[in-house]
Amino acid sequence: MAVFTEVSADEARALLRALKLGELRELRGIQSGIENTNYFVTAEDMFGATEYVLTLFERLTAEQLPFYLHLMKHLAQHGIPVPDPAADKDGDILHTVAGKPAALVNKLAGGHELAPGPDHCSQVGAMLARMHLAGRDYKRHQPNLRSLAWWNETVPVVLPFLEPEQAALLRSELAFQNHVAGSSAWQALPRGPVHADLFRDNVMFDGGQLTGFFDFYFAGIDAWLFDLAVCLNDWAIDLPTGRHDPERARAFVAAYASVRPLTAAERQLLPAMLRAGALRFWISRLWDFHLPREASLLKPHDPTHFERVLRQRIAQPVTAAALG
Ligand SMILES: Nc1ncnc2c1ncn2[C@@H]1O[C@H](COP(=O)(O)OP(=O)(O)O)[C@@H](O)[C@H]1O
Ligand SMILES: N[C@@H](CCOP(=O)(O)O)C(=O)O
Repeated sequence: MAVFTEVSADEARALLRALKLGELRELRGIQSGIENTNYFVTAEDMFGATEYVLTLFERLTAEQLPFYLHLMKHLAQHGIPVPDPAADKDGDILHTVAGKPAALVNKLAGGHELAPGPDHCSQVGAMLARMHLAGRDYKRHQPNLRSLAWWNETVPVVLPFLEPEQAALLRSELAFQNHVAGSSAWQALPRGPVHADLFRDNVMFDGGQLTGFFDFYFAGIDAWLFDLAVCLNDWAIDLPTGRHDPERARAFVAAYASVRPLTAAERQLLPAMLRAGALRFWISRLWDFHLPREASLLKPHDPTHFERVLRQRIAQPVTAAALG
């Protein structure tokens, strides 16, 4: 379930009124999702009915949220299909509903494509590159909070829960990534706002056409290549085995590069960044699994999946040349 905080019809009506979005027609809790309270809201004004998503943030604070919400607004204003937070008369997009920080955004059409083919990958790849370019003049700054510094902090905390061989792999991969981060190629990587969690379940398709990216709550400033690597590790692998799927990966990268060609540093560091993307989610899944936060709403994902992906990335590096 994903209604952790009940919202009454009166509270929804008051929000719609403050945002001048018309009268409440329907308020329906969204059962999927593991982190926030989400409702579908239907409002009606003189132009007809419109569907929105109301999110009450259960974990992120009112201090952390402006970076994500304003990034979504910035991208929407630059023509990227992402949920656009509705503003009140003062221009505020972060509201309070039932005592929680909240946002109301447009509902993206369609559903997830959980078994993507090359065409889906190519649509996501091209839009990812457009999103990176559109984010170049975004003024707010918040680092990717699940990046190298967090890995260095968190690895010692999860190590005691691992078998010796897993611990050795985690230690050596972390050392490798610290080494990579000191290289001139890494310093030269182009950076900007990245989604950082653009898995299959954070993208919508309708009738085979991409309708949008959502769930920007792990976004931050980081290397664009990191975002690409996180995507390839989900969109272009065989989920049961973690094995690389060359056809989907080529479609993804070719479409990305048709909008924004990769630099020499990015081509050089693609294999290392694919390892970084796998490491990042191995660590976060280990952390959620072994150290569930008190009263946490998170349902832990299987950490061994990303251990498998990491082992594959090390044993069979995927180079930019192999992807065309
Ligand atoms: N803007 C949106 N448009 C359409 N559906 C959405 C939108 N935002 C969320 N959803 C739906 O709500 C579900 C839960 O949202 P999600 O962001 O994954 O929640 P959580 O942060 O709790 O994991 C998604 O799987 C999707 O079906
Ligand atoms: N994509 C991450 C988990 C993040 O959860 P989300 O539901 O907020 O996207 C993973 O698979 O570990």
